[in-house]
Amino acid sequence: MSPAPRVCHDPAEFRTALAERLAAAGAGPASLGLVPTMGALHEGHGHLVRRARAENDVVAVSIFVNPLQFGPGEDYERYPRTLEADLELLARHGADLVLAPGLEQMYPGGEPLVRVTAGRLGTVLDGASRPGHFDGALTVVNRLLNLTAPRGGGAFRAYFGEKDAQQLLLVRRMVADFALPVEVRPVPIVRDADGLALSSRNRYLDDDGRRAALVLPRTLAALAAGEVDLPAARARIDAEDGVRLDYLVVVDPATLEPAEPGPGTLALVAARVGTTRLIDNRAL
Ligand SMILES: Nc1ncnc2c1ncn2[C@@H]1O[C@H](COP(=O)(O)OP(=O)(O)OP(=O)(O)O)[C@@H](O)[C@H]1O
Ligand SMILES: CC(C)(CO)[C@@H](O)C(=O)[O-]
Ligand code: BAL
Repeated sequence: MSPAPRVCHDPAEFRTALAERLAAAGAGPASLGLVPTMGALHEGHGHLVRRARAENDVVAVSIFVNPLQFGPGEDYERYPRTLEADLELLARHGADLVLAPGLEQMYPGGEPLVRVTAGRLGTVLDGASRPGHFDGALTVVNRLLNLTAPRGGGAFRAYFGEKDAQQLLLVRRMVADFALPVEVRPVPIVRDADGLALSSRNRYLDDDGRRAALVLPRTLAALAAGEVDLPAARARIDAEDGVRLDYLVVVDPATLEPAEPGPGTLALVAARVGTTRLIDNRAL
């Protein structure tokens, strides 16, 4: 196990610690890999950290439950906050630094007045079900990238999971549209042995919910194998006890426009299992 990562709650303290680590990393400008998270970490996050570890001199992880991306009635208050266990996982996967700001440390002037607008891609699919979600997520990602960017000229890479495919697409667009000096690196979905995509919100599920949720990866697999068409796939999810389908679509991954299922397309699903909203996706 690597040593425990250094934890900073204050972004200014984090920047000082980061500059020291980068300077100590060796000759020439050192590279930084950043993994933004909301905590309640699992092995999916672990994979992002390992990728960052393999590709960079210094690895930083941010842990912040961002109120801007939660809608009224969503789970902001009850979102799991498990810093101690998170730090153990991060030590196992070799993170160097953790930025874990409180609300005031992240937004010292109160909630930001000027925000990122995700545009058309932010109003479909998850954006339609969670209005304002992607504006809030991009606003905090933009802020995190600016707070953590290495100043010494070394490479800066940020790691995002393909589980949140729409978020990944939008982060890529923001980085391109704002010419942000960071390279976005996608990481494939990590699944449990039974196929369920790892997610912090899986811990809300009871045993029945956990079993019912398997209809999502299984239906995506059946769709990818051509065993069912889209209407039959939707019906299969709808028929599962305790599961309420939000959407199941096949899209062009670059535009999120509906597409005929086939090579190069992506199937995206969102559903409520009891009160827990889960998402998943699979390339066809
Ligand atoms: N199973 C997974 N495989 C790959 N990446 C993942 C997985 N789960 C989360 N990530 C990625 O980790 C990063 C942080 O995500 P987050 O902290 O929201 O975790 P989460 O498990 O997706 O939580 P939630 O249940 O709230 O959606 C995101 O880039 C997300 O895509
Ligand atoms: C990217 C992110 C950390 C921004 O709050 C969050 O949306 C997440 O965990 O995917
Ligand atoms: N994993 C994306 C963050 C969210 O659901 O708010």
